[in-house]
Amino acid sequence: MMLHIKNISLTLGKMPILKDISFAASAGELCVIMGANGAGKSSLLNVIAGEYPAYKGDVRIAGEELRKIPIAQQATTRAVLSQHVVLNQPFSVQDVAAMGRFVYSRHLDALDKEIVMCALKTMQVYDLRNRPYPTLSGGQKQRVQMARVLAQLLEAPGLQELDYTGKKMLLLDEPVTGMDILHEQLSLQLATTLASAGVLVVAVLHDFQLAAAFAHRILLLKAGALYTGGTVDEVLTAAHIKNSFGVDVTVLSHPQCNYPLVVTAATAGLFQSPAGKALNVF
Ligand SMILES: Nc1ncnc2c1ncn2[C@@H]1O[C@H](COP(=O)(O)OP(=O)(O)OP(=O)(O)O)[C@@H](O)[C@H]1O
Repeated sequence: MMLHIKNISLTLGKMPILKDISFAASAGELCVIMGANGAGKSSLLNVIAGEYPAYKGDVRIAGEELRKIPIAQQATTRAVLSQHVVLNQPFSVQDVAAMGRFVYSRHLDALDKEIVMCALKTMQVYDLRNRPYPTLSGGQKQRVQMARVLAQLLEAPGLQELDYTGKKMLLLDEPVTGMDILHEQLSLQLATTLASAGVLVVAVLHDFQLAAAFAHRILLLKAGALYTGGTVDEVLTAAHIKNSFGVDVTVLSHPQCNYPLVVTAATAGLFQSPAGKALNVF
C-alpha cells in the first residue's frame, strides 16, 4: 500500500492548520511524524484517517483518492489509534479490544475471538482481560488501545508469516503515551514487525530515541508545514531540532547501534534553577 500526499492544506474554522504538505510512504515502512506541540501532527494523521474530508490537495491510498474510498472499505483497511480515547462505560478490557473487530461484523466468530486474545497477549494485557477498562492505569489503557487496533488489523491470531502488503494501514497518534520503557519498546517493535509484514505504519511520536531506533523515515512538521523529511540521520540533526523545537541539543551516536542519540545541550542553560531554590516561572 502506498500513501501519496500532495499539496495538502487544511483549514479548521478560519485557522490554516496544514500548509501545502507533500510526501509519500510505502508499505513496509514505519513513517514517524514529529514536531512541536501544535505543529499539525494529529491534524495530518486525521486527514489520512479520513476524519477531515474538507482538506485541499490530494491524498491517495494505493492509488485511490481518499474521499472516493467508501467508509466501510476505509474501516477494514486501516486502524487508527487516536491521541485521546475517552471511554468511561464499564466495558471489560477484552470488550474494548474486541471493538477492533466490529468493523468486520458485530457478531464475533471463533477466529475473531482468537485474534482478540492474540492481541491482548501481544500487548501483555491478557491477564487484565476481565477488568473494567475504566479502572486501568493510563499506561495499561494505552496498551489495551494498542491491542484494539492490532485486533482490527490482524487476519490471523499470530504475527508470524503475515503478508499484509498493499492491504492495511496503521495510524498511531502518540501510541506510547503513559507506557513504561518496556511497553514503549514492545509497541514500537510491534509497529516495525507489522511494517515488515507489509503494513504501512504512520506514527506520531515525541520521543527522539524511539524515533531514532525504530523509524524508517521521519517527517518533521513546523507550524503546519513540512519542515523537513528523510531518514533518521537526515532529520535528527541539531540544526533541524533547534529550528523546529527551539531547543539546543547535541546529537551523539549510539555506541552499539550507531543511531543518533539526542541530548539537550549542557551549555544551553535552559530551564536550570539555582541549586536548592524553587523554580520561579512567573
Ligand atoms: N478542531 C480544531 N479547530 C481549530 N483549530 C484546531 C482544531 N484542532 C486543532 N487545531 C489547531 O491546529 C493546530 C495543530 O493541532 P494538532 O493537534 O494537529 O497539533 P499536534 O502537532 O498534534 O500537537 P501536540 O503535539 O500538542 O499533540 C493547533 O494550533 C491546534 O490548536
